[in-house]
Amino acid sequence: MDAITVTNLVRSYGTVRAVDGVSFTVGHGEIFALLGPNGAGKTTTVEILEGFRTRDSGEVRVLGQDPVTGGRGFRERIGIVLQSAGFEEEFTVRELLRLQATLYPRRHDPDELIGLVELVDKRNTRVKALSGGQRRRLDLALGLVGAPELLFLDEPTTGFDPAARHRAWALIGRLRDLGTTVLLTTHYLEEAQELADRVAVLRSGRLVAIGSPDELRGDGGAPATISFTLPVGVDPGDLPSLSGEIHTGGHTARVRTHAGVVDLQALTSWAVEAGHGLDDLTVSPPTLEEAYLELTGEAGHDR
Ligand SMILES: Nc1ncnc2c1ncn2[C@@H]1O[C@H](COP(=O)(O)OP(=O)(O)OP(=O)(O)O)[C@@H](O)[C@H]1O
Repeated sequence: MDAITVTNLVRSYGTVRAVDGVSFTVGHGEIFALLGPNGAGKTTTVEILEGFRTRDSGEVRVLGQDPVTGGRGFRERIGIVLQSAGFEEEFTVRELLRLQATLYPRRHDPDELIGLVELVDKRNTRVKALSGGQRRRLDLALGLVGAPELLFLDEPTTGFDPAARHRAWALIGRLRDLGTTVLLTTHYLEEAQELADRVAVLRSGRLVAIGSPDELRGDGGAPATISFTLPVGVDPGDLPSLSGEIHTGGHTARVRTHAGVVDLQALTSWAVEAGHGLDDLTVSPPTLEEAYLELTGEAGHDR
């Protein structure tokens, strides 16, 4: 049985259908990312799965239970890492983790967790004296202390510097080895690409795509990019007509195209006939970010 099963989930607030008939499953041990623009319905969906919000209709099973009626037994099996947990500021890192651990029948060793989130140097520091990034790592350790079978991670690296983000990714990746299922929400496409086995994209309460990051890059309908160095003495206006848009910056030309093979052939035929080389020629598939922007209807907004 899957760790999470959602079937035709609906939740409205007044006239707003925040979640509008969403269905998906998450397998045991999978890292699953929920993506979507602000207001797409991610938080509503996740909070229904956590048992914090009710649904209007649809079926939800989390670790085989309905979160609404799961009760304490259910809560002990899930871990939740909030964006800013309101916890006791006067405790030290170690005290707080040890205290939290007593709430769970199953638990990870607090000292091992302190090592896992790289807070060994800060274990005797009071929570109120931690930096934002250190606090987020403590949040993660607190989410893990009950040895959850399923961990909910809400934007786990928001506010991290790039090095801390990469360390956090390595850490979250290691949860896979513990067999923990992870449901992640994030606005960082690179994060989803790096961590997630599968991603689901929500838009206005509906699921518009689901699959592995690579599947979404391929199926999302986003354009590929052909890039090359403009031959010496050639203006952009001299290039053959192509189905994709041509952008030039400095000596580099980029063609964003939905007809990569056709445009590539037109370009190379033109170059051979005119006796030009096409230095640094590359053809790149869309990134997950480009596929995402296409799927959410946001492509081209800021170009
Ligand atoms: N308690 C509430 N009362 C009324 N409307 C709500 C409430 N919570 C969410 N909404 C509305 O439901 C829709 C979905 O919101 P939700 O918070 O689930 O989106 P989200 O994808 O998590 O957004 P974000 O990325 O900004 O966190 C939005 O239109 C939002 O305004």
